[in-house]
Amino acid sequence: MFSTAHGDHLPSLVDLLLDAVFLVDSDGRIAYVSAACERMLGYTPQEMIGRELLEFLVPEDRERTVAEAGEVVAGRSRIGFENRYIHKDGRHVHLMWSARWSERERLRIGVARDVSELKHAEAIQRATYAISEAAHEAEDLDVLLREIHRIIATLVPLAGLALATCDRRTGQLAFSYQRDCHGNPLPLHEPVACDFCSKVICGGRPVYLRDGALGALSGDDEAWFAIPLIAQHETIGALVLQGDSGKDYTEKDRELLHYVAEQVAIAIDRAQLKAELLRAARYDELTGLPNRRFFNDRIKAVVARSMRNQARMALLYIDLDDFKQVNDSLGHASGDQLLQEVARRIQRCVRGTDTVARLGGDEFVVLLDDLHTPDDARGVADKIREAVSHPVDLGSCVLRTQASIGIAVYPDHGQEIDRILQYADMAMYEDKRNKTLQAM
Ligand SMILES: Nc1nc2c(ncn2[C@@H]2O[C@H](COP(=O)(O)OP(=O)(O)OP(=O)(O)O)[C@@H](O)[C@H]2O)c(=O)[nH]1
Repeated sequence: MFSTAHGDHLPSLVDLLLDAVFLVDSDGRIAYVSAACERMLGYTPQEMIGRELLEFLVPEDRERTVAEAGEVVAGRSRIGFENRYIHKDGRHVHLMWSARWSERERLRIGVARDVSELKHAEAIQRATYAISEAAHEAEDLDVLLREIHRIIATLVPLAGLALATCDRRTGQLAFSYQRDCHGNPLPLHEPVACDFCSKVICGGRPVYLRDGALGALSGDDEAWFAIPLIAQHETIGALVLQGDSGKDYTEKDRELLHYVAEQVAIAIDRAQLKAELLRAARYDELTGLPNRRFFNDRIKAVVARSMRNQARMALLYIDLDDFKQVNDSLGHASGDQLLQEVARRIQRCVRGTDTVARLGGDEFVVLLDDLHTPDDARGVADKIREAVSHPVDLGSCVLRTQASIGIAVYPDHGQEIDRILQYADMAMYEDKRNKTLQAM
């Protein structure tokens, strides 16, 4: 088989090769394999010789490997065919072949190179690209995490994935994603999981937990790995991975997981910033009520609905009396406190479906949807007047204030938005003027 002038030395030279040399007979049985097979597949030549090569193959790759062997046996030398074998320890090994048929020996001669590292590097490159694309495109975090879950499950052992994020204002941790490998909810023992994530977040370093305590239904041999999510130098949460029992993530797996965590942190940061911007554009910072811009959208929707349903709606225009004096005598901070308290009181006087907004300064508006009679609006206005007139405890002093309120009812006082607003505004000034006249 290896007959040359230095024939006796050739097998031992072949055993020095990093690639493995296989000789396979016409029945597909291994007639010879060089020592490199043990490094590649974990089996000694003695364990492989006499067995069918296909036995060692990943089942999904058998059909095309048989077809490829047919090409070689037909006399066509081949270079570059790739397939996967099962290592003695169970992992898959990617091999690349160059092969030809020896008619004289009636053997297939194949040289196999282990390209698993290369394949893994390619897979990671594809995954990192797919992850960064998903992080830029995903509309919401749940969609992004499902996609990331799918991508990384093909690369690292992953039974489940969870995401814990901190509320920026309260600092409270919440699990915004938790799924097993089938997409079902991951049964996490939340108090223990929160405690574990808090430690990871405070420490700013990845942590392994080899303990079943995290999963409510899990066994004791589970391994959990959590990585802090850092965006703009701030830890905003943790990514928690449920690994394979007893197996640590390799250095390469960890590199990938760190990259994933970075991308998730960027995506969360971007989503939170978007939500904050949206909030700032629509809500008043001082009172948390919808602002003028949001109110303009709401009144359009409410008037359109009332028109469609031939229903009544009312707009209440509210302005505090002599509010300027509060600022001037007690300072701006006390003025702010008063405005916040008034906002809360007005809200308590209306239904959850009604809209209370702050237009600016000491001006508030209320939209009352689906009214039966114009008197209903007057009833709510009286309730608000009464609520606002109660003393307000500012800590350093107790204040009394009053509200002037103008009412405009659709369709009774106008059918267009501008007209309704104008009517309510004029009615509010009328109310204020009457009070001033009464006081004189
Ligand atoms: N503290 C505080 N004051 C504000 C804010 N926005 C506007 N103001 C002040 O609110 C006051 C509103 O003044 P006016 O509309 O003249 O109110 P008024 O003193 O209640 O007078 P009348 O409406 O005629 O009763 C002004 O002094 C503004 O500077 C705010 O966010 N906080």
